[in-house]
Amino acid sequence: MTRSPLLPLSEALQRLLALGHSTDRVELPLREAAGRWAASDIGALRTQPDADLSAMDGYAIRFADMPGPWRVVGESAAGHRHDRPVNAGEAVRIFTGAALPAGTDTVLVQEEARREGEMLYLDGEGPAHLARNVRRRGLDFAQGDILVAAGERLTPARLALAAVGGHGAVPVRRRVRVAIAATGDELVTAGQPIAPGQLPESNGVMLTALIGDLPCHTIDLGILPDDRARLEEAFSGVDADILVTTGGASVGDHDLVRPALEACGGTIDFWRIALRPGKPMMAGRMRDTVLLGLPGNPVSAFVTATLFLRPLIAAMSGARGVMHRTITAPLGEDLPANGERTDYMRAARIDGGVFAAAIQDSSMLRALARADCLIVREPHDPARKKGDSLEILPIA
Ligand SMILES: Nc1nc2c(c(=O)[nH]1)N[C@H]1C(S)=C(S)[C@@H](COP(=O)(O)OP(=O)(O)OC[C@H]3O[C@@H](n4cnc5c(N)ncnc54)[C@H](O)[C@@H]3O)O[C@H]1N2
Ligand code: MOO
Repeated sequence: MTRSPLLPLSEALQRLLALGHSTDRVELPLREAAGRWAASDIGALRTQPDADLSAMDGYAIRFADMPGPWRVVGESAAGHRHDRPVNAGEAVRIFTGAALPAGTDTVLVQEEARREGEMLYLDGEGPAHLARNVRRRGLDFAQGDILVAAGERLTPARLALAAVGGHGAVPVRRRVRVAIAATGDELVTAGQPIAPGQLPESNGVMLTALIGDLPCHTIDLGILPDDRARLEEAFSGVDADILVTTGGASVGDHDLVRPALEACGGTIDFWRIALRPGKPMMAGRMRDTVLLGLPGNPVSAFVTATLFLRPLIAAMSGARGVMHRTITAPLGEDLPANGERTDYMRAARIDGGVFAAAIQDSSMLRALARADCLIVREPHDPARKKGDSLEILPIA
């Protein structure tokens, strides 16, 4: 069997993303849109604030009248403006968020004012300049401004911004449908009675949780046996944007996922990438469905889903930047040189230093569960010393 060179990670991600398409555009009420990505620019339908407002409780005055005294001629509260013009020597009692009456330009805070009946006297230094304690019309944004750009995530603050901008609903992409199938004759549904030689299924459980914060629906295809006909039957009935399989991706006699996908009309775009763990990952397309075949080893499935499945779901949901974010941290111990694949080593941050798990075997879930980050080692990264700054990907 001839071997093609392993595909570098960045190229693999680019090719995977190119296999996907954005899901359809839908409008969602603001309260249902958290965590989605804006499907188009969201512009301001109004100016905020729409008038000069008081930033403090006190008195609206003309700065030119300083240092007073003033005659108080009315009151302006948020939602209840004083709508008669104010003349020289006059003031209006005003509260935070209320509109400045016409003729006034500055707010004297009540801590620096003394009231005697309808008369008002300065009792302190007073406003230092014109427009003190005033929020000018348009301070936050003006009608027509872009508030959230297409492809930006709808964070709580951006949803609030869209609300103040005049929107009750926002354009997003419909949820990505992700079908997840575990493959392997040895697998048994978690919690079910188990015989020697069998293994509780864990990848489906883990992947469902791993993408649980993304705007997707998971479709659980359960456990499929190592049987071409049964795999083909299951794959041909899939109605999803992404079909994720785990297991059966390698070169063994029971690795039947690829031929079964091909028999269902799927085409494989790439197989085997320069990644440890996760080398035998495959990607392709079957009609409108992106195929992502993850390796069966649980840690390999976790790493490939983190590096590929999550960005794919985000991209199909309309996200602009989908690369996971690494940070740097000092090593807590020496590390040997890396080999030819990019390595994501299970590690933990302890007392400010990063320590790799002693055994980096891709079957070991306990080591993964104890890790709070993955140390990223580029291909042929030289030996590193304790204290060296390395790139890490936080995972917890
Ligand atoms: N001769 C070679 N052998 C292997 C190679 C290779 O290049 N040449 N690659 C190795 C690497 S790297 C990996 S990773 C594995 C991946 O193989 P598969 O994707 O075919 O996975 P399986 O053989 O089906 O399973 C591997 C391992 O994981 C367990 N498993 C599978 N699915 C689940 C699940 N849903 N929940 C829990 N555990 C699961 C399975 O029982 C096996 O123990 O291949 C190497 N071999
Ligand atoms: O790449 Mo495999 O995923 O080393 O274990």
